[in-house]
Amino acid sequence: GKFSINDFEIGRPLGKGKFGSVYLARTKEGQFHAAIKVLFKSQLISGGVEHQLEREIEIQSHLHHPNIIRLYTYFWDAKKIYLVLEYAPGGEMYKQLTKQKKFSEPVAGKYMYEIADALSYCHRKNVIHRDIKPENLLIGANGELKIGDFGWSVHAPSNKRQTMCGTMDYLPPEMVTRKAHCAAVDLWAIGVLCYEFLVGKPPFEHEQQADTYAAIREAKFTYPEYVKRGPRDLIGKLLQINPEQRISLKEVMNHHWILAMIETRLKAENRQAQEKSA
Ligand SMILES: COc1cccc(-c2nc(Nc3cc(C)[nH]n3)cc3ccccc23)c1
Repeated sequence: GKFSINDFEIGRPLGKGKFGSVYLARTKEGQFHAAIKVLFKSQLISGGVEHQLEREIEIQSHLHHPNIIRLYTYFWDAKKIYLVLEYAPGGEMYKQLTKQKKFSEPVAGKYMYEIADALSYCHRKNVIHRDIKPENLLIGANGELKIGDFGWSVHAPSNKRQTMCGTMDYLPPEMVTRKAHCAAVDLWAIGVLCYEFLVGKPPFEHEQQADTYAAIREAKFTYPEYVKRGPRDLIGKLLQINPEQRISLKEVMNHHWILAMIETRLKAENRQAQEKSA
């Protein structure tokens, strides 16, 4: 039957989100872990985001993919709404990125493969995420990337007003110039994400927002000299001003650099496994 808050033992708070807190939780009888996001109805209403939450629940509860955080169920009481979400023990991607400054090419390449696979699944279900950035990504038990927040996702196509509630670093030209946009916005965002994974900051970051805006519109950015040809080729094919010219998610997953990085990691993992069993 339907879960209610009484079926769970609420554990430690994991952290604060925009509209509420996230707690580690466990079902009373089993050892099943979950992450419970508690949202205050009053804050949702004053934030005018109750419809966005309804959309997030509708979308995320129907997405079943190893690189997307599952929304198992939800329930509410007089004051709060509880989302019972899959628990990713590795925590937030952006904390890892901040701690490590930047990721190695094999790590960045593997994350890019995983997010392209997850978004390819979303796009096949006509869902565009629209808010891909390290803050919305989590890390699973085996170090795999998990898309954790569908707060800004919509059913394509859309030209919904995007009230800038955070950084505009990840917005593509068609969104900053308020043109109609489609699934290709997620392609641009993973181009920005790949750059940030490898460099430690996004490509269009500037002191003044007007400079960021101009750099995005012209797709104007430079690479530090240590970024090699492979990732430059992939990033360059994603950060195309014209959405039609961006390569597809399938082409990302088959890109020679991505495949080489996955090969590299598989070999390293096999070597470790052999050393352990030797
Ligand atoms: C702002 O810091 C926040 C906020 C919300 C969650 C975390 C957090 N989350 C998760 N896992 C999650 C979260 C969800 C929805 N599923 N799995 C794990 C962590 C581990 C250490 C610290 C923090 C963690 C942080």
